[in-house]
Amino acid sequence: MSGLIEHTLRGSWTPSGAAAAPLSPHALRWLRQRIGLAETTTPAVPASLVEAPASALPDAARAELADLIGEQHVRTDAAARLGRAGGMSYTDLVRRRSSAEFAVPDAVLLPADPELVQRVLEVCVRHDVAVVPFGGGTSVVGGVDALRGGKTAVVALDLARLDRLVLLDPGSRIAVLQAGMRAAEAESLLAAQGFTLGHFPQSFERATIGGFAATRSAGQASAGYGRFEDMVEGVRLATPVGEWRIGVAPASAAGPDLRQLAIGSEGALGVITEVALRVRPAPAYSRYEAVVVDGWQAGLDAVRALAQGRVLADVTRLSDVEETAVQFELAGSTKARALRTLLRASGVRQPCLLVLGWDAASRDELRRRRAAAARALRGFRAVRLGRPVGESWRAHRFSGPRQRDALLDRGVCVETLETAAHWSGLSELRSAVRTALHRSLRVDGRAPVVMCHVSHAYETGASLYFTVLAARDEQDPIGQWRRAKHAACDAIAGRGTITHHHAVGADHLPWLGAEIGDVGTAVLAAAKDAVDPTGILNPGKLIRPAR
Ligand SMILES: Cc1cc2nc3c(=O)[nH]c(=O)nc-3n(C[C@H](O)[C@H](O)[C@H](O)COP(=O)(O)OP(=O)(O)OC[C@H]3O[C@@H](n4cnc5c(N)ncnc54)[C@H](O)[C@@H]3O)c2cc1C
Repeated sequence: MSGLIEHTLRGSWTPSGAAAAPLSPHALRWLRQRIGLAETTTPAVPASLVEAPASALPDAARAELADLIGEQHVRTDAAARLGRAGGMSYTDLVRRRSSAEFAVPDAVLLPADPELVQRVLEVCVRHDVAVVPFGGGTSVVGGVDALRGGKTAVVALDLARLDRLVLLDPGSRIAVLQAGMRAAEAESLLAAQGFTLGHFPQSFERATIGGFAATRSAGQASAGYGRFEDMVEGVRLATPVGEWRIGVAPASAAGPDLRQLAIGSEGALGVITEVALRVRPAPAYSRYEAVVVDGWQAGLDAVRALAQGRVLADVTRLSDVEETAVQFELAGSTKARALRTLLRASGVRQPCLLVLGWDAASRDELRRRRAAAARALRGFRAVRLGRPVGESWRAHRFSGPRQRDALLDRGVCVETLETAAHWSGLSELRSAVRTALHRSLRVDGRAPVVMCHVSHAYETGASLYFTVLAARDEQDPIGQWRRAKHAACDAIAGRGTITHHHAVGADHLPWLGAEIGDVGTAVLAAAKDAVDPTGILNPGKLIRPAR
């Protein structure tokens, strides 16, 4: 067992081996200049000072659950419950730093295998207890909020003890992993056998296999390895009406692909206990490099050329002018000066950074793929920055989240949101979201920093990922972000998808209906009714109860 994930209440990103990181003096200076910084720090309140409400789990339910999974795995202590009260969105982090009310589960359940998960659900149905499946707790859309949905009590069903590699079939290149295994651990177990999953979201150090499947996650190397759903061969779920196993062959014409109903079901249609995943041989060679393209539209055209020419690098990531400028600034003043001089000399006025990363089995494959990408980029006058910038991006690819606490300490509103659209609508979508965020996040005349990048590209379109840094409205920090998020979602609706990889959760639910229509909404509600007739599974997320 990997050890229970300690969801420290006050630290936002401190799993073992990945400590919270401070801001450099250079970054602090830059932030002060751009958005203004609180002069004094507002450190997090110690967990010991936060009170959890009394547990409402009925005694009879608690006793049955304790019989089933062991007394020590039915946790009703404040630390365990507060630690699973919400995910890792900005509002989650702010709520935990203030006296604002937030929903706390009545208990945390830690069953050790799929059969026990199934039996736990049966007990919860009998006692009318809502169940929130809990993986790494990295949801940024309210996916693990302990919403009760009118039930007697609500429990967080933490999958942390389901952390085994069940089976590796090297011939078929399939690994069966239990749902609570964290991505970093899965990668190291697979690496020991010469394989990789190739799924590297920024939440890699903390998120779990079950969480990825439940949210249709997309990793940074999605252009090469696919999104998480592209890797799923089969799924095993516990549901209130019985166990559900899906997927017996790589492809099938036996009706609609029900795997796709389980993937992205966000804990509302069942608890994923095992996932069979396609794995790939671990790469023998990999190389990351960067180029700069002049202007956002030229950058988009370049990525489209790579995608439609089917020569995308495994990691293909295009930053807009604002994000590029910030990345250069934060690299340090000497490097920033050198880069600016190089780009001016090359005639680039609106630098947009394009990071390209390849994994390959041989030097020859690496050479061929790089050459094919270079051919597709001909005509875009891309200025090569070479390996140091690409490798530096790779070295820091998971480190951003560790700085969120330091930013919050200094009064910064820091959050991300994402969407996707077809190529023809991408620029309009970006402008609409930027305008919405700029208007809603201006504080005392201070403009926010709104950055955007493309990190997942397809032949027909791409994702857009926005990062904002703004001065925090100290009177109403949660309301400030809610209004901005609302404005951004309104701008997205009708132009793109409400979420490309963060999932729906509670936060995107108001916009889902417009995207999937009344019929789509009814199909989801009917599926829920079939597997969860009393509605105990993750109420308030993804699916509205049927009327
Ligand atoms: C800093 C940061 C960076 C991120 N970067 C990325 C990124 O690059 N790409 C990306 O795709 N996402 C990203 N995310 C979002 C998040 O990490 C993903 O949604 C991830 O898939 C969630 O995994 P988890 O194990 O933490 O799930 P949780 O947060 O625990 O749960 C997410 C949802 O899935 C449900 N769930 C969890 N486990 C199960 C299960 N076994 N069975 C049924 N339902 C379950 C939960 O109830 C909840 O609704 C990021 C989040 C953060 C905080």
